[in-house]
Amino acid sequence: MLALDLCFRRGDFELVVNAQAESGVVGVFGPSGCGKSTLLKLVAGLLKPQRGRIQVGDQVLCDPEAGIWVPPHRRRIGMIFQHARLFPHLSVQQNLLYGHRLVPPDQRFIQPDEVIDLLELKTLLGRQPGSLSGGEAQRVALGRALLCSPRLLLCDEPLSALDDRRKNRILPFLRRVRDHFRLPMVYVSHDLGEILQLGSQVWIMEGGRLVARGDYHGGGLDAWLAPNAGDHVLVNVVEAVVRAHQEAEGTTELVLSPVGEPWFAARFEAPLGAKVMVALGADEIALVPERVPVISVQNQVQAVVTGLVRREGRVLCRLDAGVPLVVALTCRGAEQLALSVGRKVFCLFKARAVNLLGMQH
Ligand SMILES: Nc1ncnc2c1ncn2[C@@H]1O[C@H](COP(=O)(O)OP(=O)(O)OP(=O)(O)O)[C@@H](O)[C@H]1O
Repeated sequence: MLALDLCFRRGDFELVVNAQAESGVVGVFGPSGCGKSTLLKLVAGLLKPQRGRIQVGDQVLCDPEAGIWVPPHRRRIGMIFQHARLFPHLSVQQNLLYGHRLVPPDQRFIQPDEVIDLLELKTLLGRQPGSLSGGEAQRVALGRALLCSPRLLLCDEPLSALDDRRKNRILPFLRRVRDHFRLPMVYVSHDLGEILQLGSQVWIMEGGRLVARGDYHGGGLDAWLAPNAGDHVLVNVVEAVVRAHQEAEGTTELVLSPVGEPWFAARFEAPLGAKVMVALGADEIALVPERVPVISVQNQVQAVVTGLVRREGRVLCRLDAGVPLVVALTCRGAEQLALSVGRKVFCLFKARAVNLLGMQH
C-alpha cells in the first residue's frame, strides 16, 4: 500500500498529490513536465517535500510535521530509470549483487538465483555493462533493483530509450516480476499502451496535479476527454491466444476468452497456441447497432455498453466485448446510435488495426 499526501515547490513548479494505491501496478501517465519524475523522486527520498506524508506498507517514510524522514538508502525502494545507470567498472554479476550485499540477511526476501533465472541473466553475468545492448542493460538494472529486496519498485520511463521491438521484449520480464514477486510498482510512462500491458490502474498527471485516477476499464478517468488531453492516444491492450493463420487472407485468428468471438489480426509470426498481447486503438473501432451482413471489415464483435462519459463534444464509451474495450466517439456519433448503458452494439475494426505488441512468456 502506498499513501501520499504531498506538497512540493521548486521555482514556479508546484506538485500537490493526495492519493493511495492498494497494491499491484499503478501507471502514472501525463505530458512532459507535469511532474511524474518529481513524484517518484519524492517517494524515493531523492527530494524532500515542503509538506506532506509518504507511507509505504505500514511504514511512514516522511512526515516533516512529525519529524519523520527516512533517508533514501533506508527506504528499501527499488528504482529503475530510462537509462540503466549500471556501474561501468563492475561486471553484470557485481552490479546485481551490489545492493543485495547492503541489505541485512534477515530482510533479503529476493535471492540472486531467483532473479537470474527469472530475468534470464545467466549468460550475461561475466560481461561488462559497456558490452550490453540497451534491453540487456535494462534487464540487469531491473535485477539489481530487485536484489535490494525492495518493498516498492519505482519505474521512471524504463523503456523509453528502447525501440518498439526491444520494448516489447522487456515488458514480459516486467510482467514476470509483477506476478512472481507481487511487488507494488509505480510505473511512469508517456505510452498508455505500455502501462496497460502491466495493469489497468492509471493516475493521470497534469501541471503537478493528479487530475484523475482509477481503473482504465472501470471509470474515474474522465480527464481523458479534457480539451487539453487531445494528444492522449487511447488504446485497448488485450491478451489473446493464437488459434490459426489464414494464409490466403493474410490474417491471424485470435481467441480472447473461452466464450467470446475470435478476432482477426494482420498475419504475424507466432506458433499456434502462443499467448500474445495485441493493441487496438480506441479510434479504430466503429460501432453499429446491428450486425452488418456483408462488409469488408474482418472484425465484427458483439458488445454491451457498460459506461459512457460525455465531455467537450467527445464521448468515451466503455464496452464489454468478452474483454473490456474503450471506444472514442464524437457526441454526434453517440447520439445517432442512441448509446446508453446496457445497449447491445457491434464493434467493427479492420484486422490491420489489431497490432501485435509481443509474446507472453
Ligand atoms: N533539477 C531541476 N531544477 C529545476 N526545475 C526542475 C528540475 N527538474 C525538473 N524541473 C521542473 O519541474 C517540473 C516537473 O519536472 P519532471 O521532470 O518531474 O516532469 P516529468 O513529468 O517527469 O517530465 P518528462 O515526461 O519530460 O520526463 C518541470 O517544470 C521541470 O522543468
